[in-house]
Amino acid sequence: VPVPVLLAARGCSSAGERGSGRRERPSGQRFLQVQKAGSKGSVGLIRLQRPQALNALCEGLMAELRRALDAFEADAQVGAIVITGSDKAFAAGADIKEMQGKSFQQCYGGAFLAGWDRVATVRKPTIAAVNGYAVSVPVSLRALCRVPHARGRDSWRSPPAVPITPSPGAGGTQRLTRAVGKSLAMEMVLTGERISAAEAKAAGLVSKVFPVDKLLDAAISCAEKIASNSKLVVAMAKESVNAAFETTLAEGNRTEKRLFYATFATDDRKEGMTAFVEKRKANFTDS
Ligand SMILES: C/C=C/C(=O)SCCNC(=O)CCNC(=O)[C@H](O)C(C)(C)COP(=O)(O)OP(=O)(O)OC[C@H]1O[C@@H](n2cnc3c(N)ncnc32)[C@H](O)[C@@H]1OP(=O)(O)O
Repeated sequence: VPVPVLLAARGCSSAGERGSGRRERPSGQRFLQVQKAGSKGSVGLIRLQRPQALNALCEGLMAELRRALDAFEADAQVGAIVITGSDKAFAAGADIKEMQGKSFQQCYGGAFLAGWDRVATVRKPTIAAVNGYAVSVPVSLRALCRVPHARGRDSWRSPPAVPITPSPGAGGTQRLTRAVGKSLAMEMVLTGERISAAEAKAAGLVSKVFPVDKLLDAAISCAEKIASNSKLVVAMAKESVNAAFETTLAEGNRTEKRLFYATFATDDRKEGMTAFVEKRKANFTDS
């Protein structure tokens, strides 16, 4: 049963919402619904809810998103995070009405887009359950989530993403790095095209495509599976994926190797390998 998470709220100056009567939810969010999901409450679930603007990313929404991610990052019960949108739109990109009147000085000299990379720096794995439109930045958001899921029949404009298969259950990170190596070829995919979910899947842009009524459950189930592993080793696995993605493959491999050595200092590495050899379920303690 989803458990509401309380967070502080901040306004958004979007013209479309001024006077629209839009109210904060009792939980404090205006543009997000934030809950814990999964049978053990181990999944942080963030739903973008700004339907009148197709979830366009205004500053207020992004501020709420940062706070939600901070809260889940600090929550020891949460092992993975799912971000989703509505039936019509995952998100329609940055808020054009908010950007329209901005000057260079305000953008470059101010804090415009500051902190928008929080979704990339959160250490827990994030899964994007993408439904409907996903334009520009949201697609980057999905890409940064690293485990993109899509619903069928929809389309979006899209830069490349990196689907991965985490395998920290045995205390190692190699399969992650191999998956990233494989995904490098996907960098060739061009942006600006409208493509279907099936095409995105074929191009490796998303890891899986589901019917709309199965999408969120599938994403939560994937997140639960990730969360059932050692949180310590999962964080190392994500760090190694990011290093391989953001640096050269050789440097990424070096980072992965160092982090793999580091797993030998954890109880969970020993438990994971022992459980594998003894053909039993591992009992991770996140230590
Ligand atoms: C650094 C970051 C840069 C970027 O992210 S640049 C990318 C910015 N985003 C875009 O270029 C996409 C803009 N939106 C669209 O092209 C279209 O929308 C869609 C194709 C996504 C959907 O079209 P349709 O189904 O016909 O819906 P609709 O009537 O255009 O939109 C419904 C309401 O949503 C508002 N809206 C949509 N996208 C944005 C946006 N990005 N920023 C602000 N508002 C947006 C509209 O204006 C409208 O509102 P109202 O009903 O009051 O006219």
